[in-house]
Amino acid sequence: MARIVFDLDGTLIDSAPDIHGIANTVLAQEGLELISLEQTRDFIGNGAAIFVSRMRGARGIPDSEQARLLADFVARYDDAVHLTVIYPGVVAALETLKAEGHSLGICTNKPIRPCRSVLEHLKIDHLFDTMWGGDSLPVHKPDPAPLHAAFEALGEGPRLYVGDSDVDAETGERAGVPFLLFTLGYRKCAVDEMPHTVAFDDFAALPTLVRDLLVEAA
Ligand SMILES: O=C(O)COP(=O)(O)O
Ligand SMILES: [Mg+2]
Repeated sequence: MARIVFDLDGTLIDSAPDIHGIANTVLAQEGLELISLEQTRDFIGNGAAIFVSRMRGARGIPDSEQARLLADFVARYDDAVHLTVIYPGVVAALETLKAEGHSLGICTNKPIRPCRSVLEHLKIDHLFDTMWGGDSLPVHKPDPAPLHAAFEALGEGPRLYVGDSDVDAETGERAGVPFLLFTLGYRKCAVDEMPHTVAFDDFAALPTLVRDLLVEAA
């Protein structure tokens, strides 16, 4: 049986509306113009600190404000769950993979507390045997260390990594792990510019893709 690790934002869940909400609460408090949902999606993928620094960049806020604004953003993040939705077919695919005996984990650049709180709110936290956030280790993706840690926590078996972004593609490549690219997330690059083993746009296809990859690897 395999160990399958998933990215979170833009892969299992569409969380951009909640992140958009807290970003704009922070900006509104500063008396600044708000950012769009599209900008928000663009800024997600490298963790909370890079998100806030990209948001500052869009509004010309100096570096000296980073720590204060990041603290404000992160303080609001745990409760930013109400606008987030699970992508279609995700729950059924995860349940099928579990029923087939695979172990599942999360490796996200989202800080671990909001990661846990959104998965609990959506009632899918019980499907995962391990979770690694952007602040679980001193380094985060595309450094492969948290992905390696997630696989290690899952024990033995072939490894597969599922994600939506160039950061995930690089992480999978650096970890030497087959990478399954979900193409409808927050991707910034063309699919063929991103290293991947297989691409998919419908979670209903995932259990079959996993079966095929495991047969090929055997
Ligand atoms: O950038 C983030 O905070 C999270 O992004 P990820 O779940 O796609 O790693
Ligand atoms: Mg992602």
